[in-house]
Amino acid sequence: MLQHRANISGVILAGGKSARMGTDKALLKVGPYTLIETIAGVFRTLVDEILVVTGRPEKFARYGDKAVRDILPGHGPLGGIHAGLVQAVHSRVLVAACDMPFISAPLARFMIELPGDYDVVVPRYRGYAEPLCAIYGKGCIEVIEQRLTRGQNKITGFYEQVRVRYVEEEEMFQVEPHLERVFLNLNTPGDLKKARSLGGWY
Ligand SMILES: Nc1nc2c(ncn2[C@@H]2O[C@H](COP(=O)(O)OP(=O)(O)OP(=O)(O)O)[C@@H](O)[C@H]2O)c(=O)[nH]1
Repeated sequence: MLQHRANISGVILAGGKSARMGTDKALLKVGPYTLIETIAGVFRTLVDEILVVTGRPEKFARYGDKAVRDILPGHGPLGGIHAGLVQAVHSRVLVAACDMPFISAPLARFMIELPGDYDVVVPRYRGYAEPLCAIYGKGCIEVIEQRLTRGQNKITGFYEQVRVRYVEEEEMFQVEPHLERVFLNLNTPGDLKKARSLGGWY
């Protein structure tokens, strides 16, 4: 069945060091697929184009339509979001970290289809923004660039300068009952063990 895909690009961030995990997180398996395969599989149903933003494009090219490098390297995930936004075909990008095994297609679709004109659409769960599972518009590029060049790498740091739509828990629960694991990201071997014990992935 052909699924509706919006005019939006997908950006998978895979340029981290995985130092705490001790091995490349994107290629770890939780369930039958590696993390990057899982995220790319979900993105395929939602977006027109998938960019993997990584320091090693040759290793990751096959997981997306394109693998691209950070334009301003050494700034962490915000540098990856910036590179994805600049190099995406579409004016909006759906961003996910490569270490989120339970990313939710229904929630992402809900965010994509929200009416209104925003620069950022970001879930807020248990009082905190989830900036690595969010939508960013090209209108953010300039302000991100300014911050990165000043060494201000905190992702949510630029939110007060743009139009942000927070997606609240009560809205999210309507489309995704398993919020407690949707935003789980894996940093350590202990996190990996926990995720594997949860099971129930797609
Ligand atoms: N493109 C890009 N992605 C990054 C960069 N740093 C982190 N990421 C990605 O952002 C997400 C969150 O990264 P973290 O877990 O905070 O950092 P990490 O470097 O992967 O892991 P640690 O080395 O253990 O801190 C992951 O998907 C990373 O691959 C970067 O400099 N560039």
